[in-house]
Amino acid sequence: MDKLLIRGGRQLQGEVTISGAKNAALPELCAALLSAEPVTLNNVPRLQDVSTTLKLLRNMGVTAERSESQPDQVTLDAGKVTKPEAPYDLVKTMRASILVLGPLLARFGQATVSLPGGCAIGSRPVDQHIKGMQAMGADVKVEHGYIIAKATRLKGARITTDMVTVTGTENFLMAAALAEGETILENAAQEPEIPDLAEMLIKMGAKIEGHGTARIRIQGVEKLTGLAPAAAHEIIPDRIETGTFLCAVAAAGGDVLLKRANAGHLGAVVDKLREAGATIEAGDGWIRVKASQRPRAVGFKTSEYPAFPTDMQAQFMALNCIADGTAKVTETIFENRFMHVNELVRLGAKIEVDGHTAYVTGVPGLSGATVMATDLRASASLVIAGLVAEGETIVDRIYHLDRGYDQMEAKLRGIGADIERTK
Ligand SMILES: CC(=O)N[C@H]1[C@@H](OP(=O)(O)OP(=O)(O)OC[C@H]2O[C@@H](n3ccc(=O)[nH]c3=O)[C@H](O)[C@@H]2O)O[C@H](CO)[C@@H](O)[C@@H]1O
Ligand SMILES: C=C(OP(=O)(O)O)C(=O)O
Repeated sequence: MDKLLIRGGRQLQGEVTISGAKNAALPELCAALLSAEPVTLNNVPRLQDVSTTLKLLRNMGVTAERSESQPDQVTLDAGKVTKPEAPYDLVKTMRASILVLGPLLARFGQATVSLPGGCAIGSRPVDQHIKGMQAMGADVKVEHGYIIAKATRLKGARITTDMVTVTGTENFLMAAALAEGETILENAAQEPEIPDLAEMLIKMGAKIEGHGTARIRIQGVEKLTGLAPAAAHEIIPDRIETGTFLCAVAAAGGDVLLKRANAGHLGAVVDKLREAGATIEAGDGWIRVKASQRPRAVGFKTSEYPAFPTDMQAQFMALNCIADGTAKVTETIFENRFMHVNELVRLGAKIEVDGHTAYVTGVPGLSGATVMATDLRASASLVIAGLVAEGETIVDRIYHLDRGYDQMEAKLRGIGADIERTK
């Protein structure tokens, strides 16, 4: 099993190019199922969840190829889907596989999708996805671990979810694009990945208004067209990868330019990093971060966009571990997203957890040790802690990290980190 070996204590200097957003790429790859014509996406990140999604789509009969001359370009052709199914073996490692439900049901009138497997950060039910499809007229039952859904043609509906759900909103958007009549999504998620998906669907002929707000209106159309390479949809930069590098520099010190990054999607994180003492400048497509002194501890509470993202909680906590002062960190989205705490403590951090709140008292330095990654962003927080810890840190089980980061260790090496992959 791959591990990362990090020798901490080096400042980070230079330039990093941010990849396309995992959480935009996954629904957008699934959106190719909505058209019988080829769909091309640009800025597709090279990470495990994308490979798993391509495998899942190919298993249904979709052809999916990365361009040889432009490796961040993927063209998918869902003209001959033979099996509108997502089997357990292919979905167990990736919860986002639920994103095939809406498109399959909308275009083929049937979908058999394994319930996603359990997840370290919380139970993550998909009841809202199912209720939404039922509201659109689908007959849905859950049997033997599978969601089995059928509909002659989905019908537009008003869907108000019990909570804000990102992939739920994406599934409804894709389903409603081909439904008969109008769908109104109330309490819709506003994360930047939602308007990005909506823009892609609009380029394919969908009629959508209000994306990026809590109320989205979709007028269903008979069919969607493809996207030729010349009209390819460009996936937005990964705001969580961006935030992870910003935290790494704020913790380790240094001066790094992030290229192909969008500071506009990271307002809450940038504000907190400035409070912590980092200098951050940003322009069109770039962010520069400088840090030269011990950070100040900064508290925060995760919440839906545009508030502080849960997917940045662990990485910012790693920064607080070496900061001056005590920070109160509250997680409101997932019930079990403090799995990194015990591992950070193994590196010398002082953290006390009380329910959904962690109190992090900064220490002047961490000391390297072997630690285990428990989920994707927990892994990233351990890497950040390893970059500042004295001596060697080994991060085990980095398959979690590979699920959602595009060549993280190579990018960190490129800005001066002493980090390597070992067996
Ligand atoms: C692929 C992708 O985009 N993943 C992101 C997406 O996950 P995901 O879309 O799975 O997260 P949701 O926004 O749906 O979850 C928010 C909360 O609602 C609950 N819930 C959700 C749906 C449902 O049917 N029933 C239910 O109870 C969840 O358990 C959670 O407590 O948004 C999360 C919250 O920003 C991010 O951490 C993930 O990185
Ligand atoms: C939790 C995450 O992803 P997923 O929803 O795919 O598990 C994440 O990206 O941090």
